[in-house]
Amino acid sequence: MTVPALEADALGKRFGRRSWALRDCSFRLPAGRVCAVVGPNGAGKSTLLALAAGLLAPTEGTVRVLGAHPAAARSRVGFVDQDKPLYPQLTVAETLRMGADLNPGHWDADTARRVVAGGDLDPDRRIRALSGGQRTRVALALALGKRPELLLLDEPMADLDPLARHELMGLLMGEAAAHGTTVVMSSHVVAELEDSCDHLLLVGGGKIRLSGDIDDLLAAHTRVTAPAGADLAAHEVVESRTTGRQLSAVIRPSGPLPDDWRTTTPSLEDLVLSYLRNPAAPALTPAPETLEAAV
Ligand SMILES: Nc1ncnc2c1ncn2[C@@H]1O[C@H](COP(=O)(O)OP(=O)(O)OP(=O)(O)O)[C@@H](O)[C@H]1O
Repeated sequence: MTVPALEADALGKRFGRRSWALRDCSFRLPAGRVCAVVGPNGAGKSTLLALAAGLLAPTEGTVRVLGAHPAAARSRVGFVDQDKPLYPQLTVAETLRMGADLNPGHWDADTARRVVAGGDLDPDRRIRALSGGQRTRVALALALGKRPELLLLDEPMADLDPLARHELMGLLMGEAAAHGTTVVMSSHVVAELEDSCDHLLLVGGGKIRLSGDIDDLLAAHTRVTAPAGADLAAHEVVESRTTGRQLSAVIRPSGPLPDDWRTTTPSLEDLVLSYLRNPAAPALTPAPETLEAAV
């Protein structure tokens, strides 16, 4: 059995005495996948990524990274934090040299230089003088230059302009495909993830609400248009709305649907939005006994 890139078992993190940022989260992410982590503000996405990066310790449960404790896997993991912490007094060139010094034997100077060069950054410019998007570029260069087996990215594209997003996403996906890197990337722009990600973790209220291969998750759901009053009781209903004489719903069918219902497979964005609009919709995550088989 191959070792999962990331696995959580009953993982929980509490801040202070009462406030659980994450609770009872269990999932497996096979190696080599590109995983989108989505969810509303405050859902627990950054907490999950920080636990995986070993920057936070779980309050309960476990998280394992590349088969090891996060602290033991640190040299094999690249992490770009939402705040992109870098040393403000260093120049761009000095920052890349620091990346080389910190990663002896596995520093990919060409890739790091390519990420920075795409932004036309002066290597002698100090980090403190860079814009937010330019700092993101340097943080991504550091993370990719490390040639990590697992890349954890917390909203990496949030402050990039559309051209830079497109260019860096392409570069990121090219590097990941060339080296078999597992990528876990949180974002609020679901449409942007649709083409690049093959795995989804939807986090809401500190819980995993959807987890699995995106094609499997989409295939498990159907958007139906049916006459108002149609009986959905036999199915798991994510959302349903009646307008005039028509009912529109996203369901997980538990059997054949009537011939007079129109059915389509939802897009990833449609699926995610339907779960976000309906925090009480039933979760779909692999049962614990099937998690082993999924890897
Ligand atoms: N250091 C902390 N101390 C106290 N509470 C925290 C801390 N970090 C996060 N939280 C709380 O944990 C919960 C999850 O926060 P987290 O930052 O993981 O959410 P998120 O999904 O990344 O949100 P966003 O999309 O806004 O970035 C929130 O209620 C937040 O207030």
